[in-house]
Amino acid sequence: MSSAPAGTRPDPNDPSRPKRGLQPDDLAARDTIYRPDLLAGQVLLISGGGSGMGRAAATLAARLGADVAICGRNEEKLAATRDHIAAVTGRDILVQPMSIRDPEAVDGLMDAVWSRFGRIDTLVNNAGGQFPQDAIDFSRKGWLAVIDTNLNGSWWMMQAAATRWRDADAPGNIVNIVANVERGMPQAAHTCAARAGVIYLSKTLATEWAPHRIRVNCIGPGVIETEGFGVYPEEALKRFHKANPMKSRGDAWDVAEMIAYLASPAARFITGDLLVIDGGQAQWGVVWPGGMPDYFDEGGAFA
Ligand SMILES: CCCCCCCCCCC/C=C/C(=O)SCCNC(=O)CCNC(=O)[C@H](O)C(C)(C)COP(=O)(O)OP(=O)(O)OC[C@H]1O[C@@H](n2cnc3c(N)ncnc32)[C@H](O)[C@@H]1OP(=O)(O)O
Ligand SMILES: NC(=O)C1=CN([C@@H]2O[C@H](COP(=O)(O)OP(=O)(O)OC[C@H]3O[C@@H](n4cnc5c(N)ncnc54)[C@H](OP(=O)(O)O)[C@@H]3O)[C@@H](O)[C@H]2O)C=CC1
Repeated sequence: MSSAPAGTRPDPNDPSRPKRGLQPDDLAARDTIYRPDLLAGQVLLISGGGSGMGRAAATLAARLGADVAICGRNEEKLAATRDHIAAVTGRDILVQPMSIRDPEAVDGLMDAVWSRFGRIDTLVNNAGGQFPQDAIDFSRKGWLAVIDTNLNGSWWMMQAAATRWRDADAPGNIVNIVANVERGMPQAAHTCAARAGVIYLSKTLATEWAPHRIRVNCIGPGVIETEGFGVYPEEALKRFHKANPMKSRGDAWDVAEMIAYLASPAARFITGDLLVIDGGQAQWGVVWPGGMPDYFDEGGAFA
């Protein structure tokens, strides 16, 4: 396969493409290893909670007794998640349509959560994304969109949460969802740069903010099947399981349970860390989300 041609954009909403990822009913039915009141009395704010891993984390947190707030740009997706969680758990979660790229909207979100629940225990910076493209073809607007979302957006959220924790003399906990960046990310260099920034920002803040009793950790997911896969070409998706030696894909529940762990008292002594959940991808290697260029795929070994 040749590398992803510039300007080819799969339509994530194309109804002829397969539906991917866990659906709300799956999230209601999945077993969890945790006791039902693990997060009772806690408040979790989860960005990108209207789909994929964010929705799974929000549903699990509500099932474990937490008060939950979610945000995202698409009001419809947020409302559907709110209604489903209410039907499954009886809990009325807060939803706030906004973009994490807008620092004033981030302040508004934080104020809304504090005003409704009186505290935030864990901020989950899950909102984000990118598109597959050879770096040489990135438009300026495309580069800026990915950096602004994943790096700046995550930072606005962290700073806004931390200042409120400091001012209230309250402890805090941040979980940043990043990606597998150790070997670089061909065809996703923009997100690789942004996520690497978030990982090292987090390690730095974990030290700077330890006196404020704020912990900061990252989760690095490998290939986790969600509706977010719609930004990748069908041909490339057929090979995604080959990104790890387990030859499989994780699902949003795998990540949701790791988020619940980091929100729980069991993680009270963990900070500045990157927890990887990737079926061994980080030490395995080959990842070409747009399709491996012929130059590398001699003999079609990866086809
Ligand atoms: C051996 C083989 C192994 C294979 C293994 C593969 C392993 C793969 C690992 C997969 C890891 C998966 C990671 C995931 O994250 S899954 C998905 C998560 N969800 C998403 O990414 C969806 C959310 N994404 C977005 O919303 C956007 O991408 C974005 C972050 C950019 C949002 O910004 P904005 O809303 O501003 O974006 P726009 O749509 O308005 O676009 C802005 C400009 O960006 C450029 N652009 C956007 N899309 C594309 C594209 N598909 N191709 C090229 N350029 C793009 C463009 O300049 C946009 O401006 P214009 O629209 O004016 O042109
Ligand atoms: N699935 C995977 O294999 C991997 C995913 N990741 C990362 O994990 C996170 C979750 O992805 P996943 O669940 O798979 O995919 P989704 O596309 O389902 O989730 C991304 C979420 O981010 C929200 N979002 C995007 N931009 C903004 C913004 N500017 N402001 C607020 N919300 C925003 C979207 O909501 P809305 O559209 O309503 O704005 C959406 O709910 C993302 O950061 C993703 O890049 C990392 C590695 C692997």
